[in-house]
Formats: sequence, C-alpha cells, structure tokens
Amino acid sequence: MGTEVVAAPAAAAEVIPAGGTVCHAVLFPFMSKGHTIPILHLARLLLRRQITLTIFTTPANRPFIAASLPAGAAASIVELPFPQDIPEIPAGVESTDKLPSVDSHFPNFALATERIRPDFESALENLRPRPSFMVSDGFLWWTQDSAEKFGIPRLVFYGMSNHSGSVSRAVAVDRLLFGPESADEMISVTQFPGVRVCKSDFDDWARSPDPKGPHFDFVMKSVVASSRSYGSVMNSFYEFEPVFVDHLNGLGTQKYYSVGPLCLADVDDDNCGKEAVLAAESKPAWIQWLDEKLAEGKSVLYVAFGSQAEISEEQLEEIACGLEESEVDFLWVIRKGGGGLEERVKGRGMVVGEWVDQRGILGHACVQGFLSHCGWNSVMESVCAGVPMLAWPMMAEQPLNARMVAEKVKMGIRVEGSGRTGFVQRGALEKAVRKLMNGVEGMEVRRNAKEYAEKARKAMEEGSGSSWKRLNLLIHDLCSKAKIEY
Ligand SMILES: O=c1ccn([C@@H]2O[C@H](COP(=O)(O)OP(=O)(O)O[C@H]3O[C@H](CO)[C@@H](O)[C@H](O)[C@H]3O)[C@@H](O)[C@H]2O)c(=O)[nH]1
Repeated sequence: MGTEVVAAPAAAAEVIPAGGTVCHAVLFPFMSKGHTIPILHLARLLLRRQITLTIFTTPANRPFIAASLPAGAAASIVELPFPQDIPEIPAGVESTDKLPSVDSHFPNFALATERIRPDFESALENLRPRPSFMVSDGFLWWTQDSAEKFGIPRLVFYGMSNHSGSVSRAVAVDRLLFGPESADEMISVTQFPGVRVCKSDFDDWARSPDPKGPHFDFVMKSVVASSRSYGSVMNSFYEFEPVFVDHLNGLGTQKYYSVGPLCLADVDDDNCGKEAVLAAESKPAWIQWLDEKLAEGKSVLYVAFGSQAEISEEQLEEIACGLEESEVDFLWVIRKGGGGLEERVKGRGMVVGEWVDQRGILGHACVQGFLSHCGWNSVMESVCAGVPMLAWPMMAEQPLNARMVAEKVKMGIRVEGSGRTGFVQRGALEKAVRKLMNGVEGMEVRRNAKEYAEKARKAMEEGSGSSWKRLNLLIHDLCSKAKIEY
C-alpha cells in the first residue's frame, strides 16, 4: 500500500463546516475507464469547491488517475494492491479494458475486488482529517461495509442514467420480463406511460425467473449494498430526464444527486470538450485529418464503441463496408481487431487504434454525427457537444440508453438490427448513416441535440444551474455530518 501526495491537502482553502472539521471526501472508482473517468470529473468539481480529496486505486490504474487530475490539486492518491491469482484473469490486468473478454471474465474480476477490503479499511482508519463522506462505485459493493464500520456516509456511483436505473427497477418490481415468449416483443412499462422495452434490452440474469450464477451474485451484492447507502451520485442533469430523476427521488429511500454532465467539469480547467487550440505539429494525426476535412467543408461521422466493447471480425468487416457504401467521411476508433482496415478505408475514412481524446473529437467543428454503443459517458459527451447519435447498443444498460436517445429525447437514430445479440447488416448501417448525416430525420435529431447541449451547459452554470445547485446540496448535506449511524 502506498500514498502519493499530489499536493498537500492543506494547500487548499478548506471548507470548514459548522462542526469545525475540514470537509474531506474519499473517492474510490471501479477499475474500468468508463467508470473512472466520470469520477475524476467529479473530483474536479469537488476540488473547485475546496473539498480535500483522497482517491483510492490500484497500482496499474494510478498513472491514469494522476494524469487526469489538474496540476496542484489538493488530492492524495492511495494505492492498494490489486488481488493476485484471480481465476482466469491474466496477472497484471487491473482494468476491465485489459480483460481478454469482458463478457466472460467480468464477474471473476469484479468479485475479486472484495479482497482489497482489509487494506482499504486499514487506510481508512488512519486517514486524517476523518472523511466526511465517500463516493465509491456501485460495483465495489463491499465499500458499503467499510463505510458502515467507520460511520462514513457512502454515496454510490454507477455512472449510469436515472432512466436506466428507474426502468430496470420498474421491470424487476413489476416482474414484466417473465411474460413474453419472444425476446423482441414490446412490453409497456406500467410505471412510466409511453415507455416500452423488450426482453433483449436486458441481461440474461434479469430475464430469468430463477436467476443464478456469478454475474447475478455480483449484481445482488451491489444492489443490496446500494440500498443501504446514504445516496447516489448520478452523471446526468435534471432537464435531460426529469421524469426519472423525480421518480428515483420520489421513492424516498435514498437521496439521488444528479450533478452532471460531469464531462463539463473539464471545460474551465484545460479546454477539454472544446476544440483544442494546439499548434499543428502537436496535434494527433486524427485531429489534423479532421482539420483537413473541415477546410474541405466536409462533415465527419465519428465512430467509437467505448472502452470495452467486443466486436467480431465479421461484424467489423460489415461496419467497414456499410461506412464505405454510405459515402460519408468517418473517423473510426477501434479498440481490438480490425487488422488491415486502415488501408481499406483510406481517403474517405481514418481508422485509429489508440486512446483518443473523445471529447476533443466530438467538439471538433466538422464532427456532425456519432455512431456509438451508447455507453452513458458517450451519451453525455455527445449531448454536451450537441452532436446527434446513431445508436448501436451492445451490452449492459446500453439498449436502454439507446431507447432514451432515439425514442425519448430524440437526439439520435437507432441502427436497425443492433442490440445485445444482433448482427447489423452493411445495408442497414449505410441507410442509418445517410439518414443521420443527410436526411430530414437527421436534421431533426441534430436540432434536438443542440438544444440539449445548451440545457446541459445551463445545468452546470455556476450559481443558477440545476446540477450546480444539486452538488451544493450534496456538500451541504454531507460536509456537516460528523458521523452517521447505519
Ligand atoms: O479512445 C478512447 C476511448 C474512450 N474514451 C472515453 O472513455 C469513456 C467510455 O465510456 P462509455 O462511453 O460510457 O463506454 P464504456 O467504457 O463501454 O462504459 C461502461 O460504463 C458506462 C458507465 O457506467 C456504461 O454506461 C457502459 O454501458 C459500460 O460499457 C468515455 O468517457 C470516452 O470519452 C476516450 O476518451 N478515448
């Protein structure tokens, strides 16, 4: 276990609550990029409010976290050893994007994190000033036991929407998934008039009347621990999903704080989310390529499926053909596979196999569409950039996010045939791309995306924004609590 002090906490003008102690928050992100990135954005917001932070992580994840914090931040990073000898997980893998297969290995990986608990608790015990509250990922369910042991209020962070949380809960409580025979039959969600889902929107364990297995065990541990927590932090904003924000708060069980879009936390510090003003020679090749497209007066479709999607070689080939046949210029970020595609699509498209600054790309003036798996961060980042989406969900809660994007807020178009188990034909992709980039429907969803971008900006506005006020409330609620009884 090691502590790296990024900057002495005392360097900040500290928040001194009524009780006279410094407001000190503990953050513990899950070891997955899609979960860590938004918590680091939350860290920026808390630092700006003069909250002292201690961020827990594991050795291989520390560099990413350290690099994401603003220079001179009043934050300490504490490294805890990652468990060794996890069945089927290669040594040295400490992040889900490095797993050979997220589908097969996720439960073992996630369940093993409980072995971090003893080290976490020794560190918590010695932490000074005493933490006022903890924000830990919902997937680190065992941190609830640690929080209870030390009387620290815990806020859960899943990084998902109020919509997916509300709808998943409603279909489970009302047992809506056990009626239909077919996976694609539409089901009305009785608690939310107008909302319809189908069985294939949900994971296998949720569709079984008698679920079992490691994935289900893991989900149950997370859900039960979350139900005992003080509340939840949501990466969303009221104006985007008011019905669902009100629903969760109306349950009266916990407090839900929608304090996002968290990606906007970067804007003031380092110009992220806007087109970066960089000298040409320091720009990555793909930004230079976008600049060229802009100069030629072209619009570009950005294609990316998050940090962990698994796509078969056959499907990658079909995507390449669909994109080529659409005759639209595209920038495609691929995580795994796709050998030889760079050469194939040269001219019209660019394929990148590296980690990119996604928010920078979405903020580039020539990017006019985003073909996405609808991970919630990608949805929020697209909203903030005012870029409409082509929704192609693949796993987890992404099918629900795709419904939100295409059916509820209407800032995107669903790719026909896409889904948890679907295979998208090149013709369906070509049609969807043309619709978004050149069609009337595309104009409509583009207009909606731009309206939501403005609402998102307003939600985060200092003093008046709904998310700004909600974060104030969170700090007010938790920085004045000396200790809570669980
Ligand atoms: O080269 C890259 C690739 C990704 N990203 C960023 O990585 C994050 C990816 O997050 P997301 O779009 O949510 O995708 P996943 O990584 O797939 O997210 C997981 O976590 C999300 C939040 O819980 C869930 O909504 C998803 O279903 C789940 O797959 C985003 O901030 C991207 O901007 C980059 O900056 N550069």
